[in-house]
Amino acid sequence: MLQSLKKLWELFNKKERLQILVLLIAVLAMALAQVIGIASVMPFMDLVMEPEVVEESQILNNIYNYFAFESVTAFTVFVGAVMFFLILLSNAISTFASWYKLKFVWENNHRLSRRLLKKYMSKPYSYFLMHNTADLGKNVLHEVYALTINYLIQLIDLITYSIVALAIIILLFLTDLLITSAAIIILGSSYILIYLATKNKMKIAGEKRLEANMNRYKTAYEAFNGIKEIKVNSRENEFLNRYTYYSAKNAKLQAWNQIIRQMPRYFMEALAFGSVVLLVLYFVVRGEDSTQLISKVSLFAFAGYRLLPALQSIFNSASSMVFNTAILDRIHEDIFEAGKFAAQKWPDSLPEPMEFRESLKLKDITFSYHEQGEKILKNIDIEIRKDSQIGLAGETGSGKSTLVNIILGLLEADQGKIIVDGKELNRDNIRNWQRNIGYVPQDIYLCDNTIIKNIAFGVPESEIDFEAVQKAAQIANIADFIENELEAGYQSIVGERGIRISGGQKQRLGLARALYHDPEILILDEATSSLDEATQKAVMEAIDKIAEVKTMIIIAHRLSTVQKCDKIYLIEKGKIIDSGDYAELANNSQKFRKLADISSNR
Ligand SMILES: Nc1ncnc2c1ncn2[C@@H]1O[C@H](COP(=O)(O)OP(=O)(O)OP(=O)(O)O)[C@@H](O)[C@H]1O
Repeated sequence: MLQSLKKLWELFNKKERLQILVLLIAVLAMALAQVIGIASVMPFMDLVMEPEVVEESQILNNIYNYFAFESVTAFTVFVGAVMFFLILLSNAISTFASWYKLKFVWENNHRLSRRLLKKYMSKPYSYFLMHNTADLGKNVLHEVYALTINYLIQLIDLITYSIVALAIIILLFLTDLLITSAAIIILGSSYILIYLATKNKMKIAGEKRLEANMNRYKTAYEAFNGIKEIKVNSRENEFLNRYTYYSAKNAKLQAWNQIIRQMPRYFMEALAFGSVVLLVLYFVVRGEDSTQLISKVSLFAFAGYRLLPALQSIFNSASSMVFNTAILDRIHEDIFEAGKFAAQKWPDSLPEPMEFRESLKLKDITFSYHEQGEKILKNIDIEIRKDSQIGLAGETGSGKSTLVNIILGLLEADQGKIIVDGKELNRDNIRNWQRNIGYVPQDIYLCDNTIIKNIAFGVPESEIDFEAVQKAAQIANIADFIENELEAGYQSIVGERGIRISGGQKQRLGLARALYHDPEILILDEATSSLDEATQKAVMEAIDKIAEVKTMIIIAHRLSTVQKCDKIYLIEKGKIIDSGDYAELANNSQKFRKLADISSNR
C-alpha cells in the first residue's frame, strides 16, 4: 500500500500536492466540527433531563454565570441553540470540504488524462508498433477516470473518515473507556478481518478487470475498424460474442468488488444495533439512574450514527484502492517509463527545416524490431543526391517500409548513421530534418473533416494558407475533382477515414497533404499499388511533375512507378543486392527482371 501511495504522490506536480494539503486541512476541520457537534449533545441532554447539572458541572456553571442567565430554561434554550449552531457549522464545513474535494478530483482527472495523452504522444514511434491504440485510448479516457473515482477519491475519503473516526473514538474514550474499547474491538476487528480475508483476491480481481476492460475496448474498436470485412464475411456474431465475453467479465468483477465493499455494512449495522441494546442492558444491570443512562446512550447512539458510516467508508475505500491498484501501476508505468520507450519532448513551436543542399547518405544501417531479434535491415549504404529520384524495390517483407521509417526518423537504427550534407542526424536535429520531408504512407489516414483541413493536416484553422492548399491540390492532380465535382469544394466533408472518397482520390489527397508544406523531399510508400491503371496514370503524372523539382524516394511494387527513377535499389531480406537505373537493372539483374515480371502481371 505504501508503495502505491508513493506512486500516486509522484503523479502530482507541486501545485497539486499543495492542493492535497489544503484538502487535508479542510477535511481535518470537517472532522473537528463533526466531533464538536457530537460532543455538544451530552450537556444539552443532561440539561433537559436534569436541570440541576448547572450547579454540579463547573463548566456549565461558569457559562451560566458569565452570561448572567436568569433561568435554567433560558440557559437550556441557549445551549440548544449553540448545539444547533455547531451542527450547522459542522455541515457548512463539510459542504466546503466536499466542494473542494470534488473540484480537486475533477480538475485532477482532466489534468492527469491530458498528461497521459501527452506522454503517449511523446513516445517514440516504435512504442506504437508494440502497443494497442484502443488500449492507450482506454487508459486516457476511461482508466484515468476510474483512477480518480476509485482510487484518489477513495484515498481522500479514507483519510477523512479515519480522522472523523479517530476524533469520535477519542471523544468516546473520554466518556467511557471500557465500552468504547469493547465497541472498537468488536467493530474494528470485524472490518479488519474482512479486509484481510479479501485483500489478495481483490487485488487479483482488479488486475483481471483491467485486462477484461482492455479486451472489451479492443474488440469494440476492431469491430468498427473492420466493419467492411466483418460484414462481407458475416463475422458480426464472432465480434459480438467476443465483446460479450469480456464485457460480462468486466461487469462481474466490478459487481463482485462493489458487493464485497458494501455488504459488511448491513452486518455491522446489526452488530452495532445489538451493541446499543447490550449497552442499555449493561447500564440497567449496573443500576445507573435513567437520566445518566439516556444521556450516555444518546451520545453513543449519535456517535454510532457518525462512527459506523465512517468505519464502513474506511473499509470501502481501502478495498476500492486495493482493487484499483492495477490501474495506478499501469498509469504510473506509462507516465514514468524509461529506456527505449521513454517520452521525448516535442518542441513548442515548429522547428526550422534543416538545410539540404547536396546529399542524404545512409551508412551501414542495421535494424531489428526487437532486441536480439532478426535483423530486418543489414548494413544498408545508400546515397541520395538532392533533386534525384530514387526507387526502392523488393519483394514484400524485404524491408522497404522499415528503411523509409528510418529515413523519416520514426525508427532509430541499431547501428549506422544518416548523414545530411556532412551532418549526422541525431535526436536533437531529427525534427529539423523531418520538416524537409513530405510523406505519403501506404494507408493514408483521412480525418472526418473538410478537404481543406485534410490537406493542411494539423494546421490551426486560422493559419491555413488557402493558396498553398490549392497549389498542392493542383500538383497532386486532385484540384479538378475538388473544385468541379464536390458541391462544397474545399469545404466538403471527407468522412471518417475517408470512406466517402475513392482509393485514387484518397492517394492524391495524401499527396496534396504531403506537398502542402512545400517540402524538399517527397517520400512515397507504395503510393500507387492499390490503384487501377487510369488512376495510377493520373497519380504518376502528378508524381512526374513533382519529380522535376523535388528529391523523391519511391517505394514500389509496381516497377512502372520507379521506371523513371535515376537510381533503383533492389532490396532482398534487408540487404541491398543490386542498384542502377531501370534499364541497367533490367539487363543485369535476374531478380529485378523476375520482380518486374511479377509486378507487371498483377
Ligand atoms: N512492428 C514490427 N514488429 C516486428 N516486425 C516487423 C514490424 N513491422 C515489420 N516487421 C517485419 O519486418 C520485415 C520488413 O517489413 P517491411 O514492412 O519493412 O517490408 P516491406 O518491404 O515494406 O513490405 P511491403 O512491401 O509488404 O510493405 C517483415 O519481415 C516484417 O514482418
